[in-house]
Order: sequence, then C-alpha cells, then structure tokens
Amino acid sequence: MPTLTKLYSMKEAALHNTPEDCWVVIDGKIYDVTKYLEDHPGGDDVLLKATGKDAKDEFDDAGHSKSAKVLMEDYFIGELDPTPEIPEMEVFRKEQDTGFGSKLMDCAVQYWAIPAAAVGISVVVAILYAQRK
Ligand code: HEM
Repeated sequence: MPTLTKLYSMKEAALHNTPEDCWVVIDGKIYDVTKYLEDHPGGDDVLLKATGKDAKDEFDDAGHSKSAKVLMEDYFIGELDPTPEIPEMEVFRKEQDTGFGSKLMDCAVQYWAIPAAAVGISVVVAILYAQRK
C-alpha cells in the first residue's frame, strides 16, 4: 500500500539549521532532530554541522549502532524530493501593443483573413478555369 511521505527540497531542509529547529538529511531521508540535540551522544554540534546536505557519509563514518538506526525513525519527517529543481521558467509573452491601430489590425486579421483567403482562392481557380477554355 502506498504511504504518504512528505517531500521536501534540500533548499527547504537546509533552512532548519539552528538549535531551535534542526533537520538533518541522511541518505535522502529527513529527520527533525531538534528534540534530540541535547541527548545525542555524538553532541549537538555535529548534528548542527550536518544540516544543509545529505550527511549519509558522516553518519556512516560515526559507526552508528543498530539501535541508533532504530531510534532515528522516531525523528523521521519526510524525504528529499527527487524532482530536480528547475529554475523558474521564463514566460515569453508577445509584446502587446494596445494602440488603436494595432487593435484595428487584430480585428481585421481575425474577421477578414479567412473570407479574403477564400475569395483569393476562388479568383485563382476562376482564372485557371477561364484559361483552359
Ligand atoms: C537521527 C539522526 C541520528 C541519531 C538518532 C543518532 C544517534 C546516535 C546514537 C544513539 C549514538 C551513540 C552510539 C550508537 O549507538 O551508535 C550516536 C553517536 C554519534 N553520532 Fe549520531 N545520530 C544521528 C545522526 C548523526 C549524524 C548526522 C552524525 C554526523 C554528522 C552523527 C554523529 C555521531 C557521532 C560522531 C557519534 C559519536 C560516536 C562515538 O563517540 O563513539 N550522528 N548517534
């Protein structure tokens, strides 16, 4: 059954980097360790320094025990969003001319282009037909 896991960008996770609000990312999973800072046997400073990046290597290097890995699940709050962050898409808009002249032109094109094309085609067909006789 699918589970509802909250997804956060690294940018957002990195904002939580103070003793009052501390998130660490370990192997793509995000943990809110604010309440664990004082109790962490490795010290609060290592956790604070581990914010803003995936600290999997640091976590593994510390040789955490199996019980530490079970304990960390209490602090799990979500996962890193795998969708790459796309820079805001630039919207190219046709330069708009609000002058009377351009409005008139727009209307003319909108309402007269199709009938004018039909008339043009008919004239060409009529000329070709007349030439064949
Ligand atoms: C939710 C995240 C974490 C939990 C629950 C956690 C838990 C623990 C626990 C229970 C210990 C005691 C030793 C053990 O049982 O393995 C420990 C030690 C330690 N942890 Fe963490 N830890 C976390 C994240 C981190 C991170 C991200 C780092 C490094 C950036 C780190 C660095 C250390 C260090 C350096 C020690 C001390 C090892 C020693 O002195 O023997 N921990 N941690």
